[in-house]
Order: sequence, then C-alpha cells, then structure tokens
Amino acid sequence: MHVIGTVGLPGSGKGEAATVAREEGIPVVTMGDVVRQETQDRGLDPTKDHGTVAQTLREENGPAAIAERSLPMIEDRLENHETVLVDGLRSDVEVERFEERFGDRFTLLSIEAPFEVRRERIDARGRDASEADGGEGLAARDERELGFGMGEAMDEADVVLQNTDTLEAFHDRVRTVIREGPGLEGEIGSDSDSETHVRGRNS
Ligand SMILES: Nc1ncnc2c1ncn2[C@@H]1O[C@H](COP(=O)(O)OP(=O)(O)OP(=O)(O)O)[C@@H](O)[C@H]1O
Repeated sequence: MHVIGTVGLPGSGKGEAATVAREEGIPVVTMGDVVRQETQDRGLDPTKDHGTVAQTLREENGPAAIAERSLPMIEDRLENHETVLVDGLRSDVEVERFEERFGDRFTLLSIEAPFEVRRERIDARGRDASEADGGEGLAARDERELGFGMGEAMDEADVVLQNTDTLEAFHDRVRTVIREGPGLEGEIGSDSDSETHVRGRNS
C-alpha cells in the first residue's frame, strides 16, 4: 500500500502529477472532490459555494476536516489498487492526519517551481480559458495558500520535486516517485544535463 500526497503552490504542476498517476492506472483523489461532494450533500451549488463550504467544514470540524473526509475515499480505492495519489493537500495539519493514518506508507511530495515560471505556465494554460490574471493575481493566490499552511506542509515533504525543466522531464520524475514506492526521501533535482537523481536529505 502506498499513498502519495502532493503539495505545491498554484501552477507548480500538481495537475500534471495527477495526469501521470492516471496514465499509470493509479486512482487520484482530490481534496476538491471532497468539498464538491459535501457541497452537493448540503444542497448547494458546487460552482458557487465551493469556497464557503470548504471554510465552513474547517470551522465546524477543525482544520483537518477535509483530509478526514477524504480518508474513506482513499481507503475505498486502496481496496483494489496498490497506490493512490491524493492531489492538493493544503496544510501541515492535513499532512499530520495522513501520516497518522498511513504512517511510512505515506509519501508527501512537494512540487516546486519559481514564481515567474509558474506565472508563465498559468498564463499559457489560461490562454483558452481566460484564466490569465497576471502576476498580482498569482501573488494573491500564493498568499492565500500560504495562509492555510501550505509553506509548513511543503517543509514536511519526504520528496521535493523540482519542476523547472520540460514537461517530459517532470513526467519522468513523477513516474520515478510512483515506481519507487514508499520510503523514498530526498530531492529530485532540476539539473537538466544529468540523469534524474534521488539523494537522501542527509547524504
Ligand atoms: N515542466 C513543464 N513545462 C511546461 N509546462 C508545464 C510544466 N509543468 C506544468 N506545466 C503546465 O503548467 C500549467 C500549470 O501546471 P498544473 O496545472 O499541473 O499546476 P497545478 O499545480 O495543478 O496548478 P493549480 O494549483 O493552479 O491548479 C499547466 O498548463 C501545465 O500543463
């Protein structure tokens, strides 16, 4: 059994990591799915009330509320899959909940890319979906995510994955993490000239 959770600021590549997982036949549970389900259960509009419900859930049941509700979904997928990817953890409190439940079988993967790189990618992604919002919008989103405890969550990562090269290189690195299984630790570097390498934090 292996549960991989991803953290990372907007545009870092969490969606791409989820795409690689799906290609590998690994089910993906997103924290967004949990909130959408809850929004529906409350008879609210998932497109409009998503943010309010996420906030209400945390106020009513504590900061780990969403992670807590994702556990049955994850356990359900683990019944017939060896590995599950959880997309988009938001805080260290959520990380702790997963560590409590899955122990060494939980790998926290932090996906990182500099602000300007993320901004360019989000602008490119938004070209068709009118998502491009310039640097200020992204700075505000970063601020909001960091306010939830994203920075602390990233600090707890078992594996740091740099996403500063090509998409192909990034996909390869994600596949490495998936195939290695539990227990992987260290940084998968951004050095495009060398082979993908994994090194332990203490080596
Ligand atoms: N290494 C890369 N090279 C080129 N484009 C990339 C690379 N990594 C990601 N992208 C593209 O950048 C955009 C942002 O990546 P992605 O959607 O995976 O980020 P995210 O972390 O899920 O962002 P958000 O939290 O905003 O949803 C996407 O259009 C993706 O295809």
